[in-house]
Amino acid sequence: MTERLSAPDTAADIELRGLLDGDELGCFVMVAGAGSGKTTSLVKALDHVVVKHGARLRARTQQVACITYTEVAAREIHTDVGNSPLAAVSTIHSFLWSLISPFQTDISNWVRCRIENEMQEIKDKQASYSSRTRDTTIAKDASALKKLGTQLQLLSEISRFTYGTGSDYAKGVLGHEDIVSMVPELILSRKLLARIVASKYPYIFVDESQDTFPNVVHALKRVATQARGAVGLGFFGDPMQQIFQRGVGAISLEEGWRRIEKPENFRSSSRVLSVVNQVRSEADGLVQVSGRPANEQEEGECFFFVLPADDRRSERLEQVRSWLSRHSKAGSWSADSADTGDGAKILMIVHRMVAKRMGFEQLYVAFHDGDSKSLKEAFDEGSAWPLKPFEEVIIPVCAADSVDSPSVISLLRQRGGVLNAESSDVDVRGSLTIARDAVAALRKVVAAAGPGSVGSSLRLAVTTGLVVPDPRLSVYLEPEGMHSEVVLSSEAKETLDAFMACDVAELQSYFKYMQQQSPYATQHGTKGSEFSKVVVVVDDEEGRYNLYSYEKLFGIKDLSEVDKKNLAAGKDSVLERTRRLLYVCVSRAVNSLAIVVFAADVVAARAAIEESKTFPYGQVLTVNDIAL
Ligand SMILES: Nc1ncnc2c1ncn2[C@@H]1O[C@H](COP(=O)(O)OP(=O)(O)OP(=O)(O)O)[C@@H](O)[C@H]1O
Repeated sequence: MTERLSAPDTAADIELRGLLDGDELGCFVMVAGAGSGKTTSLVKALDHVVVKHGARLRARTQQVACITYTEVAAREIHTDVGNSPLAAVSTIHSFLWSLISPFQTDISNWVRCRIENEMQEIKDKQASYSSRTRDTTIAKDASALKKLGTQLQLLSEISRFTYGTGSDYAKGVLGHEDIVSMVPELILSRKLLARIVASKYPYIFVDESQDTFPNVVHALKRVATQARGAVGLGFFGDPMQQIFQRGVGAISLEEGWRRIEKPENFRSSSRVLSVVNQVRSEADGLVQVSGRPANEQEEGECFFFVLPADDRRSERLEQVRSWLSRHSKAGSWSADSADTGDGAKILMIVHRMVAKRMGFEQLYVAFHDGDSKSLKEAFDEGSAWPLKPFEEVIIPVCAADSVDSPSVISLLRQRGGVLNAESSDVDVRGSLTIARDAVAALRKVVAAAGPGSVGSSLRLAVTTGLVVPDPRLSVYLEPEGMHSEVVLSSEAKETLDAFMACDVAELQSYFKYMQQQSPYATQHGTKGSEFSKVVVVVDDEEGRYNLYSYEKLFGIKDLSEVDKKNLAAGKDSVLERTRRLLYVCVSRAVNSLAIVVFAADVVAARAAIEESKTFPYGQVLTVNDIAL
């Protein structure tokens, strides 16, 4: 039995089982703070349904659907329930695709509509051209319109749509973004589809529901309300931990739905918990109590530093870690691996400082200096599509012990390139030789590294068939090639130009960082995790756009007119966004927490922070203190 399954039942777990066992299934929203065991409750509920109602589900060829945020989380949860085939645990995209893929005609109609809408938008834009419209814009629009027209013509020849990361409608490929728009839209407009979903999945659980797309929540609610008691739909989440702009946040209760609360925090020491509660106090005011028995609850430690935001930040951060190693009761904060429990995990808002330290600055600049906002954000979250071939094939293949390592062969078979596992009519021996030579050549290019080696290694991997590129990458590399009808935005093209000029060696450091194999992690990337010692680095100059401002949150800097307007209108504001991010960060700490603020005016910042009472313990330390 895994740790989650063997955790003692809470009142919420018992209440939830009552809902799942009733003759009429109840829908619910489990709302609880950080470390309250929401994922633990979800796993327990999933296991309960599989064990208690498994025979019935099997007889009716039904499953419990469990939607999680990442593939890693999905695998963990599935392992928790013994990989039961009755539990369909997947990310939102895979789940939605599994629902819609049998309905090919609906997909085709939706795509047709989509292309027609895009064409209309361009035609409207063309109609409003003025004498100042640039020739390049006119040419770009004309080319996009022509490509869309060809896509429309080719659509009727598509016999089956498939699903990848990026789309190429002319080849019948849909992308991530299509799936999350299309499936909810079709569920909401087609009663039959909603009924089919309900009959296949009488139980649907959604983890991290605060960051789920609003239209997906809406569609799932429709499935449940239409099924009237035949579907138990449950959301597990915490609106205070909504850290992605696209997330729904709080989920409203429909008539007859139950709100299940979990007042405990099982994760954090007493001191950390009081900071967690304090950060939340000016939001919804939810106060957690420790869920650990009194004799097992530790007091823990919290530290707060305010340091100058100058060009010695990295050095000062090192000083803080070494000061903490000497003064905290928790041992070393400097060891290189936080995951083994010796060192501290350092949470940075974004990566400029880490990029420099860890050696991927050029890559950072390539994604951050361009105008593609979506690629910039995806880079920060570790999900940018141009990086996928490197993450999935090029880096692992080059990191393997040798060209002939079994891991190389199995990876290439999975990824569908020259060793495509699904293709039966290939000359296996011949392809193995080709793949072996290609891998050897690729390893040489990657080992030589240097400026432009991102572009050269990617081109080599694509031309030798080791990598099957996303349609967007394909049209970039080969405009007249296989995916010539795909329209690539000029912003994406500009970012790709800069990316191709980078050194492939930088990618290895970037992935190490993103996969949390370094002591650093991004503040966004740590949700769901916990670490014994956490350092939260607060630095507005490192921030992106105007989305977050710790200085405004702590009252160091005044709110802008726009901020005030947003607050007055009850809209999501910089204060609430920053508070939520800080909440996620401080609540990752199990025993010890340090918050390090880099501020332009240290004296004013220190006074404002002491005033703000975010930090209830002792004095705020500054540069003179850490020298000791
Ligand atoms: N019922 C329980 N009894 C004891 N410990 C528990 C219980 N439920 C959860 N825990 C422990 O509390 C910690 C947090 O659990 P979990 O990750 O499930 O919480 P969460 O609410 O999903 O967290 P977050 O929202 O902060 O990511 C884990 O270390 C887990 O083992």
